[in-house]
Amino acid sequence: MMNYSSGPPTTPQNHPAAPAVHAAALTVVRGIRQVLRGLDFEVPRGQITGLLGPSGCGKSTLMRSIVGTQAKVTGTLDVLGLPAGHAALRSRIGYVTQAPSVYDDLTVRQNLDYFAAILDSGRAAAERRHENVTHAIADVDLTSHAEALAGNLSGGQRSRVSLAVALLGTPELLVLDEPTVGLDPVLRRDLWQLFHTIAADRGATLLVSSHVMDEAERCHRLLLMREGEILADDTPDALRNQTGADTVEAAFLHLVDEAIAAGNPSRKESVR
Ligand SMILES: Nc1ncnc2c1ncn2[C@@H]1O[C@H](COP(=O)(O)OP(=O)(O)OP(=O)(O)O)[C@@H](O)[C@H]1O
Repeated sequence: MMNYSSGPPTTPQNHPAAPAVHAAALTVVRGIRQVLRGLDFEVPRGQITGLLGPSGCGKSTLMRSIVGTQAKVTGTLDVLGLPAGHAALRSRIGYVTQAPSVYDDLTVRQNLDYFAAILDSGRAAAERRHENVTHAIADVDLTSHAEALAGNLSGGQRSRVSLAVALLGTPELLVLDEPTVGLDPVLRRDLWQLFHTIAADRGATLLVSSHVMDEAERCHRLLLMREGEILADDTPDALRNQTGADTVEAAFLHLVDEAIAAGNPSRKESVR
């Protein structure tokens, strides 16, 4: 069939409507172990996708692959239309690791000023940096603590400083590795509300990992992982309907049992 459209050819990857993440036959080896085993999935733009599964199933490894910090990645992994790890992606992705990466001897504002200066350097950008920092601090609801030393903050507040750093530069894709771990239920709820605001107001894509299954209910879509494989890739509603379960946790356990019956693996993980 002839194609009469003008302009440069668009591939599925560089088209603006391309998914935020596209993986095909994605495999990662760590040490002597194959930690990710031929994953095929897509993460749609503008939504919150939860990456859920038991401890050690490969969530952090997948996130590191997406942000381009993981070695020994093979297969296809495109992020925002470019190969994962491409230099042009650095300013387009915000990444928060499991351990909050903040300097205890700096205030909240000084922490953000430091990272803002790395992202957007030079005197000419000083005013823009100041605005971006003030905005990011407000986004995570820490304005009243802006001049407090990070070392004097609670665990939840420190997590929010890390998130504020990731929000600098208004990234299109936010990759958050277990951002609610160790937080009390109120802070967890507030943080999830913030994730939804970020997705709705900015059109940002969020990929959020957790091993707490009740957080799955708060996501638009879910990637359920187990032993380096994707067990399910769907909406929470679809997963519940498909398995006849009341909760995503029950749906996940149902799918694990099905996988065990089909493949008879040697052990069965617990889902916390
Ligand atoms: N440096 C390493 N060398 C070899 N294996 C590793 C290394 N780092 C991690 N692994 C293994 O890779 C697997 C996946 O680890 P990963 O940290 O991605 O899991 P996770 O799902 O994020 O776990 P958690 O929820 O506990 O953070 C684990 O079985 C782990 O033991």
